[in-house]
Amino acid sequence: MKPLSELKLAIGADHAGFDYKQAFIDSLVVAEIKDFGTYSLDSVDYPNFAHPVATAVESGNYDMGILICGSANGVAITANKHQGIRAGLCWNEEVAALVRMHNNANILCIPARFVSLAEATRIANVFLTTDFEGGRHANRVGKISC
Ligand SMILES: O=C(CO)[C@H](O)[C@H](O)[C@H](O)COP(=O)(O)O
Repeated sequence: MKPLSELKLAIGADHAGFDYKQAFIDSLVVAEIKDFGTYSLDSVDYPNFAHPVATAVESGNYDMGILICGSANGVAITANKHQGIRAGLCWNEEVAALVRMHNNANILCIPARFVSLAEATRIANVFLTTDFEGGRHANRVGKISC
């Protein structure tokens, strides 16, 4: 896994996640953050932002993605339609570590209406700095695609 200083990150949110997205863009210290929107608090449809972030990660142009909506279910369901994507819904730091260590997730989905910005920031930092364990988990992850 790349160090944060070399990481290219794709990020997107709907209106429920807009504020957190902006805060992440201002605070995360990575090589590059590509903002796929939304760009205001106006009500929007989460697939319009989840699909572009998933495509950016799936293509290999970006190393990891972060998607934020109210419950994180909409963006997670959408992103996981992409073959190369393992998007995990994380509500605390332990789950964020596990989704990297056990599932090799490449997109973090954050439920902005259920975690504070401070907790969301800790979750993102854990997600972006935790390595996949491989071993027995690599076998399982290899069986996900159908
Ligand atoms: O898609 C979602 C749930 O699966 C997200 O939580 C959305 O942010 C939410 O549905 C938006 O709801 P709103 O009432 O339109 O603000």
